[in-house]
Amino acid sequence: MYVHVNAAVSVDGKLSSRRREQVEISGADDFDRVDRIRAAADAVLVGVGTVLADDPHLTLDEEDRRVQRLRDGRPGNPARVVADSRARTPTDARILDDEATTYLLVNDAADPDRLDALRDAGAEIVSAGGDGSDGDDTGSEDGENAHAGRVDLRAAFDALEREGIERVMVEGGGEVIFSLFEAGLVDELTVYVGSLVIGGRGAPTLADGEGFVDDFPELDLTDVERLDDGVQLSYET
Ligand SMILES: NC(=O)c1ccc[n+]([C@@H]2O[C@H](COP(=O)([O-])OP(=O)(O)OC[C@H]3O[C@@H](n4cnc5c(N)ncnc54)[C@H](OP(=O)(O)O)[C@@H]3O)[C@@H](O)[C@H]2O)c1
Ligand SMILES: Nc1nc(=O)c(N)c(NC[C@H](O)[C@H](O)[C@H](O)COP(=O)(O)O)[nH]1
Repeated sequence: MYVHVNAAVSVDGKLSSRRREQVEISGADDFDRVDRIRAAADAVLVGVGTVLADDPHLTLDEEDRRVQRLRDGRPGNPARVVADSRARTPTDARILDDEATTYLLVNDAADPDRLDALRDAGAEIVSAGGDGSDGDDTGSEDGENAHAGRVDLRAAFDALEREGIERVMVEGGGEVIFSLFEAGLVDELTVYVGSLVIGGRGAPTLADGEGFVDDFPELDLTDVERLDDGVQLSYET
């Protein structure tokens, strides 16, 4: 699986405000670049935190790109994938409409009734990861067991590859991006730095989770480009 992480941050590295409401950091050219990356991908992945905060749609804006994908024998829109251990995605979420296939990555802790309701709402359920009974399953609160009970992303990607998905674009948020770096699953990172300060010790950043204390993943800077009123940085791992 080729994993391309893309996100937009403020100069101080924030993905959005401490209220976790969507902040438009990108300008028109950067959003067009995002659309191009989506069009090249087989799937677009976010965490359930982003679904709950932004209710994103994650489809292509540019009709020409959709038509070109169809000409190439690919679905018009890339599939949508949500890392959602306990199936918290609302059944009326925009990503569950029929404009693209949507996979929910869950683990054994997910309530079967919720899974049935989400299947009825159009989701494809992919189970990957234990129920956290071997550790705390509250996620990020308890640093030591922060990942117990969350989706096993490597196992989930193996399952998605069996569905024919070979290239995934990850749009965030900070919890999922950290887990991908921690699991050594990131191949490419592009970051748009908008010329604004968001601030806030509780605001989400590019990579949250517990954070590294050593063995920091090092990246190769491959390109720097002015875009809109900000800068776009490109890295390879
Ligand atoms: N500026 C940008 O480019 C951009 C992009 C995306 C999002 N955002 C902003 O970022 C914020 C959301 O970010 P976020 O960090 O709170 O949420 P997130 O990363 O989108 O989702 C985190 C949630 O995903 C679930 N998850 C399942 N498996 C996981 C795993 N292996 N590792 C990590 N998480 C896993 C966890 O919930 P469960 O335990 O319930 O599964 C976790 O709480 C919003 O404010 C949004 O507006 C900004
Ligand atoms: N590249 C980028 N620049 C931004 O300024 C910003 N706020 C996001 N945020 C990413 C997040 O994942 C959003 O929820 C989706 O970008 C919404 O996607 P739709 O337009 O609904 O398809 N992404």
